[in-house]
Amino acid sequence: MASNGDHQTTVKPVKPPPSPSPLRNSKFSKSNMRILVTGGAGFIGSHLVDKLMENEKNEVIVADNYFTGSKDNLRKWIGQPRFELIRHDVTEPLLVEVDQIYHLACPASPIFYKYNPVKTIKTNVIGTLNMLGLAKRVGARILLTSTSEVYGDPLVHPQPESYWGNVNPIGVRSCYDEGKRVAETLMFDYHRQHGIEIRIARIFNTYGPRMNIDDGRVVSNFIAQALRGEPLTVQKPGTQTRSFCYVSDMVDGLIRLMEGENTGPINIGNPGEFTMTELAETVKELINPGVEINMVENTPDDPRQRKPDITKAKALLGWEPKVKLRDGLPLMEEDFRLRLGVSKKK
Ligand SMILES: NC(=O)c1ccc[n+]([C@@H]2O[C@H](COP(=O)([O-])OP(=O)(O)OC[C@H]3O[C@@H](n4cnc5c(N)ncnc54)[C@H](O)[C@@H]3O)[C@@H](O)[C@H]2O)c1
Ligand SMILES: O=C(O)[C@H]1O[C@H](OP(=O)(O)OP(=O)(O)OC[C@H]2O[C@@H](n3ccc(=O)[nH]c3=O)[C@H](O)[C@@H]2O)[C@H](O)[C@@H](O)[C@@H]1O
Repeated sequence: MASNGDHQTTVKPVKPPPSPSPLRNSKFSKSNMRILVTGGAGFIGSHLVDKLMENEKNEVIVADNYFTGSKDNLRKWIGQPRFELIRHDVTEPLLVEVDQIYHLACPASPIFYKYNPVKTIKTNVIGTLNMLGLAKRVGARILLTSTSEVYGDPLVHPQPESYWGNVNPIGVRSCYDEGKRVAETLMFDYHRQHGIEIRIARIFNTYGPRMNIDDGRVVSNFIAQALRGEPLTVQKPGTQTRSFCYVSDMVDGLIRLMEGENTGPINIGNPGEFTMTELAETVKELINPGVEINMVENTPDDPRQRKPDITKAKALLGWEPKVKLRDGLPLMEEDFRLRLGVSKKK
């Protein structure tokens, strides 16, 4: 069985898109586009904001509750007339007049999304409902950052968008993966019922500068451990795989999806697949050959293999990742060295 769903790239809405709110035209400056980024103080969000702000025709509003994000990630834009930062929790309604919404708000690292699972579900479900309600009121196009976790512990490899997944509905990861599945459902229901213009990206493991140092995700853990001279903690069995995408490639893919004509869902990720033991060995070789690698206990429901099929992203967005893991890791190392105050031995 290769997959079990129809490709949902150009679903026809029942109604035409709602007409834009007249307030949307009152911009702070002579910009063409006012863009809301929820979760814009986080890792991917802040890189997306950097890219959007490079275009002088854009105004950007970030709404974030700073649960896992930080104002520090946006410090170069604070005070810039085309930029606004709002402390806001997406589980509450938000009234702003915008043309596009990149909806990223949601803790992404398993240790953070499992910390308060009920809040994670609320963020995915009520937060997405609120942003869809906003999109409907102002006639904005909305992009959801969904996840490869909608495929759960996949029985199809690599994962095409047509695969419906293998998800435990009552497990400790369900607040996140089932939450994102409901968020995708809401997106398509608003699209079909109200004509909202939607885009869904299924993001696969992304890494790069500005990840929280104690974020708990594997690449940030291994780099921080290597720089601190601590053993790299490979969770058992170590043969589980992930495919790692550098953040600049991810941002490029998200913007292409938003600007293109396809609703998605579209996988955005780097198909280069590594076991966690291979990743630990690569980090050790590149950053600190003296460091040990320790096997430690894993957490429940950890997916055993993950690799995106990016045929659709290539064909429909003209997108494919450019940065290889061995080139991306040193860029992240540089950022972590600065933040940890560990200089490179000459
Ligand atoms: N990084 C990845 O590998 C990856 C993979 C798949 C999907 N994603 C998705 O991409 C998005 C961004 O991920 P990231 O890696 O940048 O994570 P992150 O934790 O760095 O960023 C998430 C941001 O959302 C904010 N946030 C969380 N709950 C909120 C709420 N209720 N209201 C307002 N803001 C809230 C956080 O403070 C943070 O700034 C998430 O939706 C995540 O599910 C990321
Ligand atoms: O890309 C995705 O779709 C999802 O991927 C990640 O979830 P996960 O792959 O479990 O991320 P990590 O916590 O980085 O774990 C990756 C692998 O590394 C292993 N790991 C983690 C941490 C560590 O110190 N050592 C270690 O071996 C884990 O057991 C797991 O097999 C993200 O954190 C989710 O937000 C995202 O939605």
